[in-house]
Amino acid sequence: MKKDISIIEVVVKDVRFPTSRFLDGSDAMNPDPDYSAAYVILKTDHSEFEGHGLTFTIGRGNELCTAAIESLSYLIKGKKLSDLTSNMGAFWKMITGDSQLRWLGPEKGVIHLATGAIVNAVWDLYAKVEGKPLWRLLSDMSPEELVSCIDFTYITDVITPDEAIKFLKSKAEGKQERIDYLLSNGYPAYTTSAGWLGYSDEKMRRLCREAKAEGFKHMKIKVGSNLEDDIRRAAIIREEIGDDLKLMMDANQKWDVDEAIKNMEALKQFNPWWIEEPTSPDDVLGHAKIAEAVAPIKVATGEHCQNRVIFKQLMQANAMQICQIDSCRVGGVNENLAIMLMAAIFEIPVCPHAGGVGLCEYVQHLSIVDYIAISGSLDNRIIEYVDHLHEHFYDPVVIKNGAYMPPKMAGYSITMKETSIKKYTFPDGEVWKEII
Ligand SMILES: C[C@H](O)[C@@H](O)[C@@H](O)[C@H](O)C(=O)O
Ligand SMILES: [Mg+2]
Repeated sequence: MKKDISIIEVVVKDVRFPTSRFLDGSDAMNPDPDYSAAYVILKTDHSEFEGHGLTFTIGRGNELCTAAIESLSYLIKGKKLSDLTSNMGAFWKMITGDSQLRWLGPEKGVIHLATGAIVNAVWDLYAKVEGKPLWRLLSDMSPEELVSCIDFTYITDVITPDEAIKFLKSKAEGKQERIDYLLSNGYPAYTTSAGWLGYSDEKMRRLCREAKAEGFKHMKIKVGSNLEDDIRRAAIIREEIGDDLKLMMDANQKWDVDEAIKNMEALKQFNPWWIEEPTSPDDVLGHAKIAEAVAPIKVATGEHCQNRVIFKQLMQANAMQICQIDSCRVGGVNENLAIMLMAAIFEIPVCPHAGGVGLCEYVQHLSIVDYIAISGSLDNRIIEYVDHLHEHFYDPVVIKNGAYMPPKMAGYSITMKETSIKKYTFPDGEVWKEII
Protein backbone atom coordinates (compact mmCIF):
# COMPACT_ATOMS: atom_id res chain seq x y z
CA MET A 1 0.00 0.00 0.00
CA LYS A 2 1.38 3.35 -1.07
CA LYS A 3 -0.09 5.51 1.65
CA ASP A 4 -1.27 4.55 5.05
CA ILE A 5 -4.46 6.41 5.33
CA SER A 6 -7.21 6.29 7.93
CA ILE A 7 -10.97 6.50 7.59
CA ILE A 8 -12.02 9.45 9.70
CA GLU A 9 -15.65 9.94 8.76
CA VAL A 10 -18.48 7.96 7.18
CA VAL A 11 -21.00 10.12 5.33
CA VAL A 12 -24.30 8.53 4.31
CA LYS A 13 -26.69 9.92 1.70
CA ASP A 14 -30.19 8.96 0.59
CA VAL A 15 -30.18 9.47 -3.18
CA ARG A 16 -33.27 8.65 -5.25
CA PHE A 17 -34.10 9.04 -8.91
CA PRO A 18 -37.78 9.39 -9.88
CA THR A 19 -37.61 6.69 -12.57
CA SER A 20 -41.18 5.56 -11.86
CA ARG A 21 -42.43 8.62 -13.75
CA PHE A 22 -41.65 6.91 -17.06
CA LEU A 23 -42.06 3.34 -15.76
CA ASP A 24 -38.38 2.69 -16.41
CA GLY A 25 -37.39 -0.46 -14.61
CA SER A 26 -40.98 -1.68 -14.19
CA ASP A 27 -41.71 -5.38 -13.90
CA ALA A 28 -44.48 -7.73 -12.78
CA MET A 29 -43.65 -7.38 -9.09
CA ASN A 30 -42.26 -3.85 -9.05
CA PRO A 31 -44.54 -1.65 -11.14
CA ASP A 32 -43.18 1.74 -10.02
CA PRO A 33 -39.51 1.61 -9.00
CA ASP A 34 -37.61 4.78 -8.14
CA TYR A 35 -34.03 3.67 -8.66
CA SER A 36 -32.20 4.67 -5.49
CA ALA A 37 -28.83 4.53 -3.85
CA ALA A 38 -28.10 4.30 -0.15
CA TYR A 39 -24.80 6.01 -0.71
CA VAL A 40 -21.73 6.07 1.50
CA ILE A 41 -18.58 8.15 1.39
CA LEU A 42 -15.55 7.20 3.45
CA LYS A 43 -13.61 10.36 4.19
CA THR A 44 -9.95 9.90 5.02
CA ASP A 45 -7.14 11.88 6.57
CA HIS A 46 -5.81 12.31 3.01
CA SER A 47 -8.53 14.43 1.46
CA GLU A 48 -7.57 13.40 -2.09
CA PHE A 49 -8.76 9.86 -1.29
CA GLU A 50 -12.37 8.98 -0.59
CA GLY A 51 -14.00 5.56 -0.75
CA HIS A 52 -17.45 5.52 -2.35
CA GLY A 53 -20.03 2.78 -2.25
CA LEU A 54 -23.73 2.31 -2.61
CA THR A 55 -26.40 -0.24 -2.20
CA PHE A 56 -29.33 -0.28 -4.60
CA THR A 57 -32.98 -0.04 -3.59
CA ILE A 58 -36.09 0.96 -5.51
CA GLY A 59 -37.28 3.82 -3.31
CA ARG A 60 -38.71 3.89 0.19
CA GLY A 61 -36.45 1.09 1.42
CA ASN A 62 -33.55 3.50 1.03
CA GLU A 63 -34.30 5.03 4.44
CA LEU A 64 -33.78 1.66 6.14
CA CYS A 65 -30.58 0.96 4.25
CA THR A 66 -29.09 4.36 5.05
CA ALA A 67 -29.91 3.81 8.72
CA ALA A 68 -28.29 0.37 8.66
CA ILE A 69 -25.16 1.81 7.03
CA GLU A 70 -25.01 4.39 9.84
CA SER A 71 -25.26 1.56 12.37
CA LEU A 72 -22.42 -0.39 10.77
CA SER A 73 -20.20 2.63 10.27
CA TYR A 74 -18.68 2.45 13.76
CA LEU A 75 -16.89 -0.70 12.67
CA ILE A 76 -14.68 1.18 10.21
CA LYS A 77 -14.57 4.73 11.56
CA GLY A 78 -11.07 5.52 12.80
CA LYS A 79 -9.58 2.40 11.17
CA LYS A 80 -6.40 2.44 9.15
CA LEU A 81 -7.06 1.27 5.61
CA SER A 82 -4.05 -1.05 5.73
CA ASP A 83 -5.47 -2.78 8.82
CA LEU A 84 -8.52 -3.66 6.76
CA THR A 85 -6.81 -4.52 3.47
CA SER A 86 -4.02 -6.60 4.98
CA ASN A 87 -6.62 -9.30 5.58
CA MET A 88 -9.75 -8.65 3.55
CA GLY A 89 -11.35 -11.93 4.62
CA ALA A 90 -11.05 -10.96 8.28
CA PHE A 91 -12.35 -7.47 7.49
CA TRP A 92 -15.47 -8.97 5.92
CA LYS A 93 -16.01 -11.31 8.83
CA MET A 94 -15.67 -8.38 11.20
CA ILE A 95 -18.34 -6.35 9.34
CA THR A 96 -20.81 -9.25 9.16
CA GLY A 97 -19.99 -10.56 12.61
CA ASP A 98 -20.93 -7.69 14.91
CA SER A 99 -22.62 -9.58 17.69
CA GLN A 100 -25.63 -7.26 18.03
CA LEU A 101 -26.20 -6.24 14.41
CA ARG A 102 -25.79 -9.81 13.16
CA TRP A 103 -29.08 -10.62 14.86
CA LEU A 104 -30.87 -8.66 12.12
CA GLY A 105 -29.72 -11.14 9.48
CA PRO A 106 -27.59 -13.06 9.73
CA GLU A 107 -26.20 -12.00 6.38
CA LYS A 108 -29.50 -11.17 4.74
CA GLY A 109 -31.95 -8.37 4.12
CA VAL A 110 -31.40 -4.73 5.01
CA ILE A 111 -28.33 -5.29 7.14
CA HIS A 112 -26.66 -7.24 4.34
CA LEU A 113 -27.53 -4.62 1.72
CA ALA A 114 -25.88 -2.09 4.01
CA THR A 115 -22.88 -4.38 4.37
CA GLY A 116 -22.60 -4.38 0.57
CA ALA A 117 -22.39 -0.57 0.48
CA ILE A 118 -19.70 -0.37 3.17
CA VAL A 119 -17.62 -3.28 1.90
CA ASN A 120 -17.73 -1.93 -1.65
CA ALA A 121 -16.70 1.53 -0.44
CA VAL A 122 -13.64 0.06 1.27
CA TRP A 123 -12.71 -1.78 -1.95
CA ASP A 124 -13.19 1.44 -3.91
CA LEU A 125 -10.85 3.26 -1.53
CA TYR A 126 -8.32 0.43 -1.66
CA ALA A 127 -8.31 0.42 -5.48
CA LYS A 128 -8.03 4.21 -5.64
CA VAL A 129 -5.06 4.24 -3.28
CA GLU A 130 -3.42 1.49 -5.36
CA GLY A 131 -4.13 3.56 -8.48
CA LYS A 132 -5.93 0.68 -10.23
CA PRO A 133 -9.43 -0.09 -11.40
CA LEU A 134 -10.87 -2.69 -9.04
CA TRP A 135 -10.82 -5.45 -11.67
CA ARG A 136 -7.09 -4.89 -12.13
CA LEU A 137 -6.39 -4.86 -8.39
CA LEU A 138 -8.15 -8.22 -8.03
CA SER A 139 -6.70 -9.72 -11.20
CA ASP A 140 -3.18 -8.81 -10.11
CA MET A 141 -3.61 -10.82 -6.89
CA SER A 142 -2.08 -14.27 -6.61
CA PRO A 143 -4.50 -17.17 -6.04
CA GLU A 144 -3.48 -17.12 -2.37
CA GLU A 145 -4.22 -13.40 -2.06
CA LEU A 146 -7.56 -13.70 -3.81
CA VAL A 147 -8.58 -16.63 -1.61
CA SER A 148 -7.61 -14.66 1.50
CA CYS A 149 -10.37 -12.15 0.63
CA ILE A 150 -13.06 -14.82 0.98
CA ASP A 151 -14.86 -15.92 4.12
CA PHE A 152 -15.36 -19.67 3.62
CA THR A 153 -17.67 -20.06 6.60
CA TYR A 154 -20.61 -22.31 5.63
CA ILE A 155 -19.24 -23.20 2.18
CA THR A 156 -16.38 -25.58 2.98
CA ASP A 157 -18.61 -28.53 2.11
CA VAL A 158 -18.29 -27.29 -1.47
CA ILE A 159 -14.84 -25.74 -1.46
CA THR A 160 -12.06 -25.17 1.09
CA PRO A 161 -9.43 -22.45 0.91
CA ASP A 162 -6.77 -25.00 -0.14
CA GLU A 163 -8.97 -26.39 -2.89
CA ALA A 164 -9.75 -22.86 -4.02
CA ILE A 165 -6.06 -22.00 -4.31
CA LYS A 166 -5.47 -25.14 -6.35
CA PHE A 167 -8.44 -24.36 -8.57
CA LEU A 168 -7.39 -20.76 -9.20
CA LYS A 169 -3.84 -21.89 -9.97
CA SER A 170 -5.24 -24.21 -12.61
CA LYS A 171 -6.78 -21.15 -14.28
CA ALA A 172 -3.62 -19.04 -14.20
CA GLU A 173 -2.46 -19.97 -17.67
CA GLY A 174 -3.63 -17.57 -20.34
CA LYS A 175 -4.41 -14.78 -17.87
CA GLN A 176 -2.57 -12.12 -19.88
CA GLU A 177 -4.24 -13.24 -23.13
CA ARG A 178 -7.62 -12.94 -21.46
CA ILE A 179 -6.80 -9.42 -20.23
CA ASP A 180 -5.67 -8.45 -23.74
CA TYR A 181 -8.81 -9.94 -25.23
CA LEU A 182 -11.06 -7.89 -22.96
CA LEU A 183 -9.11 -4.71 -23.51
CA SER A 184 -9.68 -5.02 -27.25
CA ASN A 185 -13.13 -6.62 -27.42
CA GLY A 186 -14.82 -5.91 -24.13
CA TYR A 187 -17.07 -8.23 -22.13
CA PRO A 188 -20.33 -9.20 -23.89
CA ALA A 189 -23.52 -7.53 -22.66
CA TYR A 190 -27.25 -7.98 -23.04
CA THR A 191 -29.88 -5.33 -22.77
CA THR A 192 -33.10 -5.12 -20.78
CA SER A 193 -33.80 -1.54 -21.85
CA ALA A 194 -36.47 -2.51 -24.39
CA GLY A 195 -38.48 -4.92 -22.32
CA TRP A 196 -39.81 -3.12 -19.23
CA LEU A 197 -43.33 -4.15 -18.46
CA GLY A 198 -44.77 -0.64 -18.40
CA TYR A 199 -43.59 0.23 -21.93
CA SER A 200 -46.04 0.35 -24.82
CA ASP A 201 -45.69 -2.08 -27.72
CA GLU A 202 -44.51 0.77 -29.98
CA LYS A 203 -41.84 1.88 -27.53
CA MET A 204 -40.70 -1.74 -27.16
CA ARG A 205 -40.41 -2.13 -30.94
CA ARG A 206 -38.41 1.09 -31.29
CA LEU A 207 -36.04 0.21 -28.46
CA CYS A 208 -35.56 -3.29 -29.87
CA ARG A 209 -34.50 -1.89 -33.22
CA GLU A 210 -32.16 0.56 -31.56
CA ALA A 211 -30.59 -2.17 -29.41
CA LYS A 212 -30.10 -4.41 -32.44
CA ALA A 213 -28.46 -1.57 -34.33
CA GLU A 214 -26.15 -0.97 -31.36
CA GLY A 215 -24.84 -4.52 -31.69
CA PHE A 216 -26.65 -6.35 -28.86
CA LYS A 217 -27.11 -10.06 -29.50
CA HIS A 218 -29.27 -10.80 -26.46
CA MET A 219 -32.37 -9.10 -25.12
CA LYS A 220 -34.44 -9.60 -22.02
CA ILE A 221 -38.12 -8.91 -21.55
CA LYS A 222 -40.34 -8.87 -18.52
CA VAL A 223 -43.10 -11.45 -18.22
CA GLY A 224 -45.51 -12.28 -15.42
CA SER A 225 -48.26 -9.77 -16.12
CA ASN A 226 -50.94 -11.97 -17.61
CA LEU A 227 -50.15 -14.78 -19.97
CA GLU A 228 -51.90 -13.26 -22.97
CA ASP A 229 -49.92 -10.04 -22.65
CA ASP A 230 -46.73 -11.99 -22.13
CA ILE A 231 -47.36 -13.94 -25.33
CA ARG A 232 -48.16 -10.80 -27.29
CA ARG A 233 -45.06 -8.98 -26.07
CA ALA A 234 -42.80 -11.97 -26.64
CA ALA A 235 -44.15 -12.32 -30.19
CA ILE A 236 -43.41 -8.65 -30.89
CA ILE A 237 -39.86 -8.93 -29.61
CA ARG A 238 -39.18 -12.14 -31.53
CA GLU A 239 -40.50 -10.49 -34.65
CA GLU A 240 -38.17 -7.55 -34.12
CA ILE A 241 -35.01 -9.45 -33.20
CA GLY A 242 -35.44 -12.48 -35.48
CA ASP A 243 -34.39 -16.01 -34.64
CA ASP A 244 -30.64 -15.46 -34.36
CA LEU A 245 -30.64 -13.22 -31.32
CA LYS A 246 -31.15 -14.71 -27.89
CA LEU A 247 -34.23 -13.79 -25.90
CA MET A 248 -34.43 -14.01 -22.13
CA MET A 249 -37.51 -13.69 -19.91
CA ASP A 250 -37.74 -12.33 -16.38
CA ALA A 251 -40.78 -13.04 -14.19
CA ASN A 252 -39.46 -11.22 -11.11
CA GLN A 253 -40.80 -13.83 -8.65
CA LYS A 254 -44.38 -13.51 -9.83
CA TRP A 255 -45.38 -17.15 -10.15
CA ASP A 256 -45.97 -20.13 -7.92
CA VAL A 257 -43.93 -23.16 -8.85
CA ASP A 258 -46.52 -25.05 -10.89
CA GLU A 259 -47.77 -21.83 -12.44
CA ALA A 260 -44.24 -21.10 -13.65
CA ILE A 261 -44.04 -24.52 -15.27
CA LYS A 262 -47.42 -24.06 -16.94
CA ASN A 263 -46.70 -20.56 -18.18
CA MET A 264 -43.32 -21.53 -19.56
CA GLU A 265 -45.04 -24.30 -21.50
CA ALA A 266 -46.96 -21.53 -23.27
CA LEU A 267 -43.95 -19.24 -23.68
CA LYS A 268 -41.45 -21.81 -24.91
CA GLN A 269 -42.64 -21.23 -28.52
CA PHE A 270 -40.54 -18.03 -28.42
CA ASN A 271 -37.44 -20.03 -27.66
CA PRO A 272 -36.29 -18.21 -24.50
CA TRP A 273 -32.73 -18.91 -23.44
CA TRP A 274 -33.56 -18.48 -19.78
CA ILE A 275 -36.44 -17.78 -17.42
CA GLU A 276 -35.33 -15.52 -14.60
CA GLU A 277 -36.71 -15.48 -11.07
CA PRO A 278 -39.72 -17.65 -11.95
CA THR A 279 -40.76 -17.89 -8.29
CA SER A 280 -39.74 -16.88 -4.76
CA PRO A 281 -35.98 -16.34 -4.54
CA ASP A 282 -35.91 -18.42 -1.33
CA ASP A 283 -37.49 -21.49 -2.85
CA VAL A 284 -34.50 -23.66 -3.68
CA LEU A 285 -36.47 -26.84 -4.28
CA GLY A 286 -39.11 -24.95 -6.24
CA HIS A 287 -36.43 -23.65 -8.59
CA ALA A 288 -35.09 -27.18 -8.96
CA LYS A 289 -38.55 -28.47 -9.88
CA ILE A 290 -39.04 -25.69 -12.43
CA ALA A 291 -35.55 -26.24 -13.88
CA GLU A 292 -36.24 -29.90 -14.43
CA ALA A 293 -39.61 -29.24 -16.03
CA VAL A 294 -38.63 -26.40 -18.38
CA ALA A 295 -35.26 -27.74 -19.60
CA PRO A 296 -33.59 -27.03 -21.98
CA ILE A 297 -34.73 -23.51 -21.04
CA LYS A 298 -32.40 -22.48 -18.24
CA VAL A 299 -33.40 -21.09 -14.87
CA ALA A 300 -31.60 -17.89 -13.91
CA THR A 301 -31.70 -16.34 -10.48
CA GLY A 302 -29.64 -14.45 -7.92
CA GLU A 303 -30.59 -10.76 -7.82
CA HIS A 304 -32.65 -11.42 -4.68
CA CYS A 305 -30.56 -14.30 -3.39
CA GLN A 306 -29.63 -13.39 0.16
CA ASN A 307 -26.14 -14.77 0.53
CA ARG A 308 -23.53 -17.34 -0.52
CA VAL A 309 -25.29 -20.09 1.44
CA ILE A 310 -28.47 -19.89 -0.67
CA PHE A 311 -26.38 -19.62 -3.83
CA LYS A 312 -24.58 -22.76 -2.73
CA GLN A 313 -27.84 -24.63 -2.22
CA LEU A 314 -29.26 -23.48 -5.56
CA MET A 315 -26.13 -24.83 -7.21
CA GLN A 316 -26.11 -28.08 -5.25
CA ALA A 317 -29.77 -28.70 -6.09
CA ASN A 318 -29.38 -28.08 -9.85
CA ALA A 319 -31.86 -25.28 -9.32
CA MET A 320 -29.88 -22.56 -11.10
CA GLN A 321 -28.29 -22.84 -14.53
CA ILE A 322 -27.36 -19.14 -14.73
CA CYS A 323 -25.90 -17.46 -11.66
CA GLN A 324 -26.94 -13.83 -11.38
CA ILE A 325 -24.71 -12.25 -8.81
CA ASP A 326 -25.68 -8.82 -7.57
CA SER A 327 -23.04 -6.36 -6.45
CA CYS A 328 -24.91 -5.16 -3.34
CA ARG A 329 -27.61 -7.67 -2.39
CA VAL A 330 -24.94 -9.85 -0.82
CA GLY A 331 -22.07 -8.43 1.22
CA GLY A 332 -20.13 -6.77 -1.59
CA VAL A 333 -16.98 -7.84 -3.40
CA ASN A 334 -15.79 -10.49 -0.93
CA GLU A 335 -18.97 -12.53 -0.93
CA ASN A 336 -19.28 -12.24 -4.70
CA LEU A 337 -15.80 -13.72 -5.03
CA ALA A 338 -17.04 -16.69 -2.98
CA ILE A 339 -20.12 -17.05 -5.19
CA MET A 340 -18.18 -16.77 -8.45
CA LEU A 341 -15.75 -19.37 -7.18
CA MET A 342 -18.54 -21.82 -6.37
CA ALA A 343 -20.18 -21.14 -9.74
CA ALA A 344 -16.89 -21.95 -11.46
CA ILE A 345 -16.60 -25.20 -9.51
CA PHE A 346 -20.16 -26.17 -10.53
CA GLU A 347 -19.49 -24.89 -14.09
CA ILE A 348 -22.45 -22.54 -13.92
CA PRO A 349 -22.04 -19.35 -15.95
CA VAL A 350 -22.16 -16.08 -14.03
CA CYS A 351 -24.33 -13.46 -15.77
CA PRO A 352 -24.66 -10.61 -13.27
CA HIS A 353 -27.76 -8.65 -12.49
CA ALA A 354 -27.24 -4.99 -13.37
CA GLY A 355 -29.19 -1.90 -14.31
CA GLY A 356 -30.69 -0.02 -11.40
CA VAL A 357 -28.39 2.80 -10.48
CA GLY A 358 -24.69 2.03 -10.48
CA LEU A 359 -25.10 -1.73 -10.81
CA CYS A 360 -23.64 -1.78 -14.33
CA GLU A 361 -20.72 0.33 -13.12
CA TYR A 362 -20.12 -2.18 -10.33
CA VAL A 363 -20.66 -5.60 -11.86
CA GLN A 364 -18.51 -5.12 -14.93
CA HIS A 365 -15.50 -5.34 -12.56
CA LEU A 366 -16.74 -8.62 -11.09
CA SER A 367 -17.40 -10.33 -14.42
CA ILE A 368 -14.04 -9.20 -15.72
CA VAL A 369 -12.35 -10.78 -12.69
CA ASP A 370 -14.42 -13.92 -13.21
CA TYR A 371 -13.06 -14.23 -16.75
CA ILE A 372 -9.48 -13.29 -15.99
CA ALA A 373 -8.91 -15.14 -12.73
CA ILE A 374 -11.76 -17.44 -11.74
CA SER A 375 -13.75 -19.27 -14.43
CA GLY A 376 -11.44 -18.29 -17.28
CA SER A 377 -14.39 -18.57 -19.64
CA LEU A 378 -16.76 -16.35 -21.59
CA ASP A 379 -19.00 -19.22 -22.69
CA ASN A 380 -22.65 -18.35 -22.15
CA ARG A 381 -21.59 -15.39 -20.04
CA ILE A 382 -23.05 -11.92 -20.51
CA ILE A 383 -23.51 -8.92 -18.27
CA GLU A 384 -26.86 -7.18 -18.07
CA TYR A 385 -26.90 -3.63 -19.39
CA VAL A 386 -29.58 -1.02 -18.93
CA ASP A 387 -29.27 2.44 -20.36
CA HIS A 388 -30.29 4.53 -17.36
CA LEU A 389 -28.57 7.00 -15.03
CA HIS A 390 -24.97 6.45 -16.14
CA GLU A 391 -24.54 10.19 -16.60
CA HIS A 392 -24.45 10.63 -12.81
CA PHE A 393 -21.12 8.82 -12.42
CA TYR A 394 -17.57 10.05 -12.90
CA ASP A 395 -16.54 6.80 -14.54
CA PRO A 396 -19.64 5.60 -16.40
CA VAL A 397 -19.67 2.29 -18.23
CA VAL A 398 -18.49 2.31 -21.82
CA ILE A 399 -20.45 0.01 -24.14
CA LYS A 400 -19.07 -0.67 -27.61
CA ASN A 401 -20.69 -3.05 -30.03
CA GLY A 402 -22.78 -4.65 -27.32
CA ALA A 403 -19.83 -5.16 -24.96
CA TYR A 404 -18.55 -3.54 -21.75
CA MET A 405 -15.10 -2.02 -22.25
CA PRO A 406 -12.93 -2.53 -19.13
CA PRO A 407 -12.86 0.60 -16.97
CA LYS A 408 -9.57 2.43 -16.81
CA MET A 409 -10.00 4.80 -13.87
CA ALA A 410 -8.78 3.80 -10.40
CA GLY A 411 -11.49 2.53 -8.06
CA TYR A 412 -14.79 0.68 -8.38
CA SER A 413 -16.40 3.16 -10.89
CA ILE A 414 -19.13 4.04 -8.41
CA THR A 415 -18.27 7.62 -7.47
CA MET A 416 -21.32 9.74 -8.16
CA LYS A 417 -21.03 13.38 -9.18
CA GLU A 418 -21.54 15.76 -6.23
CA THR A 419 -24.06 17.74 -8.27
CA SER A 420 -26.16 14.60 -8.84
CA ILE A 421 -26.00 13.63 -5.17
CA LYS A 422 -27.16 17.07 -4.19
CA LYS A 423 -29.93 17.33 -6.74
CA TYR A 424 -31.40 13.89 -6.08
CA THR A 425 -31.00 13.66 -2.30
CA PHE A 426 -34.31 12.67 -0.75
CA PRO A 427 -36.35 14.66 0.27
CA ASP A 428 -34.42 17.93 0.19
CA GLY A 429 -32.73 17.81 -3.21
CA GLU A 430 -33.99 20.17 -5.90
CA VAL A 431 -35.67 17.37 -7.90
CA TRP A 432 -37.62 15.99 -4.95
CA LYS A 433 -38.63 19.38 -3.64
CA GLU A 434 -40.30 19.99 -6.96
CA ILE A 435 -42.07 16.61 -6.97
CA ILE A 436 -43.19 16.68 -3.35
C1 LIG B 1 -37.16 -3.27 -10.38
C2 LIG B 1 -36.00 -3.57 -11.25
O1 LIG B 1 -35.99 -2.72 -12.37
C3 LIG B 1 -35.96 -5.03 -11.73
O2 LIG B 1 -37.02 -5.22 -12.61
C4 LIG B 1 -34.66 -5.37 -12.42
O3 LIG B 1 -33.62 -5.22 -11.54
C5 LIG B 1 -34.70 -6.72 -13.06
O4 LIG B 1 -35.05 -7.76 -12.25
C6 LIG B 1 -33.51 -7.07 -13.91
O5 LIG B 1 -33.20 -8.23 -14.02
O6 LIG B 1 -32.94 -6.15 -14.48
MG1 LIG C 1 -34.30 -9.65 -12.95
